[in-house]
Amino acid sequence: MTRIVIIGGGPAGYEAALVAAQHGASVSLIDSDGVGGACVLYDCVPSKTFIASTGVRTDLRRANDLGINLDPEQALISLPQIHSRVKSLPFAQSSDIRARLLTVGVTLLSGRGEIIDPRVGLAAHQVRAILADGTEQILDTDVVLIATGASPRVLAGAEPDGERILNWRQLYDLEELPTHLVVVGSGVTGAEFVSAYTEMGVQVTSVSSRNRVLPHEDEDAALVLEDALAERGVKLVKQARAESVTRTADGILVTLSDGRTVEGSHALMTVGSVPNTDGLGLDKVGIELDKGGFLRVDRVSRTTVSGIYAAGDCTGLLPLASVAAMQGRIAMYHALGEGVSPIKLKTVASAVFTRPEIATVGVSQASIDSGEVPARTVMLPLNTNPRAKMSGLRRGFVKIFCRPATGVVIGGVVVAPVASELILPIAIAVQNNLSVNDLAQTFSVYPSLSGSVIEAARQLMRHDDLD
Ligand SMILES: Cc1cc2nc3c(=O)[nH]c(=O)nc-3n(C[C@H](O)[C@H](O)[C@H](O)COP(=O)(O)OP(=O)(O)OC[C@H]3O[C@@H](n4cnc5c(N)ncnc54)[C@H](O)[C@@H]3O)c2cc1C
Ligand SMILES: NC(=O)c1ccc[n+]([C@@H]2O[C@H](COP(=O)([O-])OP(=O)(O)OC[C@H]3O[C@@H](n4cnc5c(N)ncnc54)[C@H](O)[C@@H]3O)[C@@H](O)[C@H]2O)c1
Repeated sequence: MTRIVIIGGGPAGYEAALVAAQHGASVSLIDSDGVGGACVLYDCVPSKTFIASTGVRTDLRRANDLGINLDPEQALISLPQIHSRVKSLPFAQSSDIRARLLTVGVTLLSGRGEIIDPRVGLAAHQVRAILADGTEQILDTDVVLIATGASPRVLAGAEPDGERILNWRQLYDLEELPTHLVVVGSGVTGAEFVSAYTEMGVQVTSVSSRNRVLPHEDEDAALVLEDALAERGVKLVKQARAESVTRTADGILVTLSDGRTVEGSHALMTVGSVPNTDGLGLDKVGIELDKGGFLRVDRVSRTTVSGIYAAGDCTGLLPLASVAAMQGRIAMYHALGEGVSPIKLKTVASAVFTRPEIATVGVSQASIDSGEVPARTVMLPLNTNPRAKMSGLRRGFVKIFCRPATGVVIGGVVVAPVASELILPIAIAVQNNLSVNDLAQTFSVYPSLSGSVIEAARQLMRHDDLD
């Protein structure tokens, strides 16, 4: 029986543990924070739970347009109740995962893991688990999977104090909503919190080091979001690199590298994450980290050392829960000698949970515009969609990209209130090499927002016919 030790219990670690145990391996999983990892306990699940509450306010705001006269300011926000939901739901999810792991026979160890091989080049490995109760266990193993995730990056001169200068994990300890939140960093994390706190009626300023929010996302989508945020009173400070964040008598002061300053009641630091790759004993096996501190792996999650795999945010491949989980599973299939396909990032679907949401899959518009990927494209505004009109939706669009000759769908973007759900038909097409003709021949419900996905495909198909 193959012995496997997994260090880290986030999506990369726990999904790997589930498949390895189901394939007959003897699996031990060591986690320092709790099963589910940072994803379930501090990052993804809490933020999406908070955003679910803010969505009720979004609906209230829209109600007036549909003839239901409600003043969102009259709807009282119970912050303690919202925060208690945000804190309890992750624990419930963590215990569900724990129960599943125990059912399939995974041994769970609560503590920190590190590799302690006596020398480099051994076929089998040794891991020490320093347990929460102060004791330790030495585990002999054939395979190690490192899945230790990442932690919020701390900007020197802007260290979070948990009171006024916060990272995203400290937000839910606030007793009152900030009066003026300054969000430093406008990547996905920053954009989601800017949008969420704006929906809660908080005055928000976004400090962005680039010339737009979401610099890595589709530009048209980012511009729609900027427009929506500006309409709700968000102040966007662009080309602005924060040098320091300090406390003032009644708030915070952000000083930018060009000398400008931004004041607010609270600052939220969303300037990225750093991989948790210190103290893992990597020197004992001769693994070197890259300059970002990431563990480099190949497409089947192998490090440079036989029997040692890595998956998830500690590898820096693509920091998404879905990718972490897939990398973890692939590592286990490979280690256990099962047939496995290398991970394909060109089929990954992801979403930014702002209002509106932005979802993408496959190749990007930027790679098409630069000439790197030949494609035919269509962009269909949602305001032509009957269901969108009925719901009073003004913003959003569907984009589909397909191969010029065959019409095979290679990517797409959806900007809509539920873009995270609407992206699925495009993702299925990309994953299965379906063509725009296949999509166009699919019945969608009338009226529905997904009808725009089919209509966009139909427009590309017509284009195809004209060629
Ligand atoms: C605010 C925010 C929101 C996000 N929202 C989404 C989203 O909506 N959708 C999405 O797909 N992704 C989202 N992500 C990204 C997602 O959370 C990560 O990609 C995911 O957590 C990566 O999983 P992982 O298993 O690699 O690591 P993690 O979830 O970080 O888990 C790693 C675990 O290993 C533990 N650990 C570290 N070192 C050791 C050690 N030596 N011994 C034992 N245990 C150790 C850590 O404490 C942690 O519990 C979000 C990220 C952030 C920051
Ligand atoms: N919905 C989701 O799926 C979701 C949500 C959040 C995060 N994530 C994942 O996590 C990844 C990381 O996202 P992130 O937003 O946490 O980090 P990021 O690194 O993508 O963004 C951080 C931003 O902060 C900026 N920045 C850095 N230093 C700064 C400074 N001094 N002043 C001003 N700006 C500064 C950077 O230029 C960057 O644009 C994403 O790519 C995504 O894969 C996913």
